[in-house]
This record gives sequence, C-alpha cells and structure tokens, in this order.
Amino acid sequence: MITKITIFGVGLIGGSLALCFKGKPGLHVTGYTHLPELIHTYQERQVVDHATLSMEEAALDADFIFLCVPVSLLGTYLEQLSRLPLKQGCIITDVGSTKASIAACAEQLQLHEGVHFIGGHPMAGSERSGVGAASYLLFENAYYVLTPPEHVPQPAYERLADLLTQHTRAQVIRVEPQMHDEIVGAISHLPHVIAVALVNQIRQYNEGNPLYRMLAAGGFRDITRIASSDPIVWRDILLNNRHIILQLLEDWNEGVEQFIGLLESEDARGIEEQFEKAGAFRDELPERRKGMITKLYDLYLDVPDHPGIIGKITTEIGNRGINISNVQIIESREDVPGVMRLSFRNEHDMEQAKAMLQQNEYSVFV
Ligand SMILES: NC(=O)C1=CN([C@@H]2O[C@H](COP(=O)(O)OP(=O)(O)OC[C@H]3O[C@@H](n4cnc5c(N)ncnc54)[C@H](O)[C@@H]3O)[C@@H](O)[C@H]2O)C=CC1
Ligand SMILES: O=C(O)C(=O)Cc1ccc(O)cc1
Repeated sequence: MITKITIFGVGLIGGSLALCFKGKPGLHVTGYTHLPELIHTYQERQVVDHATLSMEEAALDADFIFLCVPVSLLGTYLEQLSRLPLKQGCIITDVGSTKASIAACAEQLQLHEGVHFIGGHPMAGSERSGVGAASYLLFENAYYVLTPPEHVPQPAYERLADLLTQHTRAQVIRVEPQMHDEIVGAISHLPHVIAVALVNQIRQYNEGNPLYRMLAAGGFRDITRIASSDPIVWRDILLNNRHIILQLLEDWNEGVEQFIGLLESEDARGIEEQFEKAGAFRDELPERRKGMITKLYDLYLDVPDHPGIIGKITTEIGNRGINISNVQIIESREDVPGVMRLSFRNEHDMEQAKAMLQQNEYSVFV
C-alpha cells in the first residue's frame, strides 16, 4: 500500500516537508504549483516524485494534502479542495503561521464525508524562502503544532501526528487555534515587527552616514536576522493576526516607555534589573536545535582568520573521539569569521575539547 502525499506550494516549508517524505518506503510525494516554470525546478531538485499543474490530479488520490502557500491563500485552496472529489479518509492540513482563521474557514466549509481538516504549524523555518532553501532537517526537534477541531476523530489525528513524528522528527503538540495565535503572535510575529522596525530605523540613519552600516556589529545582526524574511509571507501573517499583534505592540510601547523613564531618571539600578530579569529568562529558554533535544554544553572560541581553520578545529576534536553536536559561527564582523560556538551533549566532552583547544593555544571561553 502506497501512502500518497500532495504538497500545494513547494517552497521553504512545503519543500522541506517533501524532502522529509520523499524516498521513504511506501510514500509517494506529488507537488502542485500554479507556475509552469516551477515544474522543472521541482524535478531538477528532485524534491517530489511527481510535479503537476493540475489541482484535480494532485488532489484526486491523495491520503494527505499539505497546504504550504502564504496564509492569505489558504482559505481559497481549502475551498477549492472542498469542491473536488477526494479520497475517503483524506486528511487536509496546512502549515500556516496563524491558525484561528483557517480553523474558522474549515468549520464553515462542507468537506466530504470522511475527509478531515487538521490545522498545522511547524515551529521551525528561516528568513530564507523558496524551494532552494528547503531542507529535510528543518523540523528536526522543533515543535510541530496541530490544531484539530474537536469533531475530528482521534484515529485521523493520530494518522497525521504519526506521519509527522516519524518523518520530520519534530515533536507534535496539540494546541487550541486562538491560544496558538496569541502565543505565536508574541514569540514570533512581534519579534519580526520589531526587527524590521529596528533595521529600518538604522537604514534611515545610514542614508545620512554610511558608518552606521559599517559599524553594525554582532548584536545588531543577531537580533535582526529575521528582518530578511519573505515580504509576502510576512505581510500575510501580520495582517491575518493583526488584532493580537496590535495588542502586543501596545504592551511593547509600555516597555519602551518604561525604559525611557529609567533613562530620564538615570535609574542605574532599574536598568541593571531589566538586564538581569531578561538574561535570567532568556538563559532558561529551551535549546531545540537540530540534532538535539536535551541541554547542550557550549564552548566559545575566537576563530583566527586562517583559511580552513574551522575544518581544522573540528577535525582535531573529532580525532580525539569527542562528538560535537553543533557548530555555529557567530559573526561579529563582516570580513572575519569571528566567534565559533561548539556544542557538546555532555559536560565531559565539553571539558575534554576545552582542554585540548587550550593546549593548542586557542582562546576558549565557556
Ligand atoms: N518561513 C517560515 O519560516 C515559515 C513559514 N510558515 C508558513 O508556511 C507557508 C509557506 O511559507 P514559506 O514556505 O516560508 O514560503 P515560500 O515563499 O518559500 O513558499 C510559498 C509557496 O507558495 C507558492 N505560492 C505563492 N503564491 C502562490 C499562489 N498565488 N498560488 C499558488 N501557490 C503560490 C510558491 O510557489 C511557493 O511554493 C506560509 O503560510 C507561512 O506562514 C510556517 C512555518 C515557518
Ligand atoms: O527564522 C526564524 O527564526 C523564524 O522565526 C522562523 C519561523 C518563521 C515563521 C514561523 O511561523 C515559524 C518559524
């Protein structure tokens, strides 16, 4: 028995899902696009088993349909699917970053008997977009939120949850749509607005003096990476969740006012307290990077500006039989690698790597 999976919109998220499923025994992946030129791209990148411009063909015998298009198009796709003949037991799901509106839309539509809609949102992604940025590792160890309506039978929910758990290696979690939008509004949508506003503030200063861009350092890059996210995808998310985001921005303004007060009154202790409280909360955020679920032990080292140095360091550690679970280069300047973060699964490995690096005269800090 072959399980047929159809993906509408094979971009960053749709393409990453396709790569998780493609080539697995018993699974067949079809990709739908409205753009003829993308058929060739999908085939060239071998991201799907079959690519089509026909919605009917894509939907006809699918066991699972994933809607992976921008949020403003999800309702239209769902509505079109509700009018097509679908396979008995077919599960339609989406990956949209907001959940209340598509849940309401699904409730209004009359899906065929035995066909179910279950909202979904993988809590992983990037500032990149398009199928070229897709990766089968994207969802590993991330949360994958599902928002099933109450009337969806448990076996249908479990079929989808099992498919996702097994092939994306994400952790499926069930959340109510409105609560999803409130929380994701705060932890994802608000930060995107702030990053974009901050970059645009500096961009304007830079028009008068290009030193702003030249001197922009690691902290600025760290907190503004998501300002490079896709404008269409994010236009849709923000408009769709605008009521919640507007409330969040009011709270944000209160925080800004509070800071203004602290600076005006030269409240040194108050400023320290803000950093202390924020640091304590942030340091406790769970690490859920790819390839790990548990806490990681991190080492930082200054990377000298030599060609091949990163490979040399990781090889030296590997040669001692020490497993590195993650490597990240934290850019502090645009022209040199900067600081390298090496993550280990346990303290023993970290300590061994630290001793070895220090013996080799690297500047290491924990
Ligand atoms: N970007 C991210 O990090 C994340 C995005 N999402 C959600 O995933 C969905 C897709 O976003 P991405 O994959 O990032 O975007 P993307 O731009 O990489 O992919 C969008 C896909 O939709 C297709 N598409 C665009 N306009 C279309 C139209 N008019 N008709 C038919 N297809 C159209 C594109 O061809 C492309 O395949 C969005 O709903 C977004 O909210 C969810 C989690 C993370
Ligand atoms: O790149 C990042 O850090 C993100 O925030 C990715 C992301 C974007 C949109 C989502 O709905 C979920 C995750």
